[in-house]
Amino acid sequence: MSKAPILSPSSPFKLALIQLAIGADKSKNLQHAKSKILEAARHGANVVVLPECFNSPYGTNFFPEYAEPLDGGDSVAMLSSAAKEAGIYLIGGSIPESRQGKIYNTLTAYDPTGKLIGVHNKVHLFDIDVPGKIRFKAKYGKIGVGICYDMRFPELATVAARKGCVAMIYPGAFNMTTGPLHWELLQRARAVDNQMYVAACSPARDLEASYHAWGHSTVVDPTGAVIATCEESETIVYADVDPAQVETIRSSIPLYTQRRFDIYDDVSESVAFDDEGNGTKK
Ligand SMILES: NC(=O)CC(=O)C(=O)O
Repeated sequence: MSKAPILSPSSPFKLALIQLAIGADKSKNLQHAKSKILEAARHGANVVVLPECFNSPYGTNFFPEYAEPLDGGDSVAMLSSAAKEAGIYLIGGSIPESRQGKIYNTLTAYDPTGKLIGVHNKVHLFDIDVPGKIRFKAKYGKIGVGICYDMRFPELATVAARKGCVAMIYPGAFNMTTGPLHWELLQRARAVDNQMYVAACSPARDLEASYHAWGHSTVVDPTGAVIATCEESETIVYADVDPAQVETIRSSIPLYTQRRFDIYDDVSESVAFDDEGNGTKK
């Protein structure tokens, strides 16, 4: 049987998901994001989240034009100064990052002094596969992050939960097909499986853009209940996050002490299946 993860010292906090309206003008996107971060802080938010690709229209075809390096880039400079000015932890959505001739979909996180404390490259993205760090430690506890499609792969959230994270936060941009089908369901699934808070922050929907984001930025509690959500327009979604709820649900339904790794197959090993469906470990 496995041991329960040791939750790091943590305290309640107010989470704000900024469902940002994003246009084609990068510098306007940066200014607008900063004003919304400051607005969320004025409303008492301690941890603020921006959506995936908050500085550019959504789509890999836009990446070459909007990409910038993390070191010395305008977006990182804005995010760092906004976190400092607002005095909040900031999960800065994601930006197209240029690095050594390649482009990554990259999330950066900052502490209230503006220091960069976490970087995550979207893991599950067609031809890009760069495992990044998926956790950072805030004074409110450990928080795990992923980007959009990463939400569909339960292992990231499970590993984060097992390492003591109280929340998993995903900047993301589902669309009008997959949004109604899976956006909320996946968040509730990750929350109930891992007994942790899960939040996903989308861009606002822009029907003039080539990609129509689903919106519906949402926060789910460790029981799997939706505690804050919205429709598709620009807005800020606020939720009170209490890490004690994570401990309460994990003590009431003690999945963490009842796991039977001694009888499960090792899921980290890959298995090849033949035509009859018989699996062989590789
Ligand atoms: N946009 C994504 O990365 C993923 C998505 O829309 C989905 O999984 O659905």
